Amino acid sequence: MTPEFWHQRWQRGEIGWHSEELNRHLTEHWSKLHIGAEARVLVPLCGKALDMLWLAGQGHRVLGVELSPIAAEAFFRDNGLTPQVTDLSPAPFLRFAVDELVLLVGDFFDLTPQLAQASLDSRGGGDGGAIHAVYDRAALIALPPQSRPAYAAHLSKLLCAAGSHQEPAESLLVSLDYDQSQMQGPPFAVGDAEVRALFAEAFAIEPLASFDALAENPRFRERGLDQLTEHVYRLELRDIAGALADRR
Ligand SMILES: C[S@@+](CC[C@H](N)C(=O)[O-])C[C@H]1O[C@@H](n2cnc3c(N)ncnc32)[C@H](O)[C@@H]1O
Repeated sequence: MTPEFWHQRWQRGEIGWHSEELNRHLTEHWSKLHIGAEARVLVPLCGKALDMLWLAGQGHRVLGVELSPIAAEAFFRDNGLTPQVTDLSPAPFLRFAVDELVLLVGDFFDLTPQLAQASLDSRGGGDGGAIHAVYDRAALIALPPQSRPAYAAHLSKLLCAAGSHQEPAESLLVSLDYDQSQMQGPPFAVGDAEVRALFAEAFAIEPLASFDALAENPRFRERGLDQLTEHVYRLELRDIAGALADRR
């Protein structure tokens, strides 16, 4: 998937993944993460997900990262918010911010731990503190197979920057599994074995739930699927110092 692919999807309004409701797995399972209300939460490949508002409502500082400026503008406009917009150049991001909610428009793979932390600072330039948690719904499964190892490594690197504090660094991951021969992604099927292959080195993996999602997604039945399962995981960074050293 090139950036152009996603830009075109937003330009044409082909955003079938977007929901006008909160994600049921987020509201049901978020409390299972061992993080405080003050935790800073990263939402990679965030689109204009309402889930970010819910996370901010829990007291979190929320950092979404999204390629499309159309998505960022729509997110704030649709929710009656007027963001302050800052060009972070030479960093390749535009920062949209309202109070505790920040969206960076740019490529997730260009995000550094330093930029993530600084972006959450209310002035946009200081030390906003480490990222404690990640919410991934339709991010991992939006990426083609060859990009997923880099995505998993990048997530752990961003969370590892939390190494200076002693709190857990965790992620709520909602993955999707189906017979990949029945439909082309995105969304791609990322089954349990692949989740473990991608994350087990850096994270302890706790499966939280599996959910038959086909009935609620008739568009996928129309595209040929006879089975569609959402898997929900809690990932906890194992050894912050060790993981950091591995990546040096
Ligand atoms: C399937 S959508 C999911 C959006 C959101 N997570 C949700 O639940 O509604 C994937 C989103 O990731 C964005 N995206 C794709 N690749 C990206 C990248 N490398 N960096 C930032 N955003 C990206 C796309 O523009 C798209 O909005």
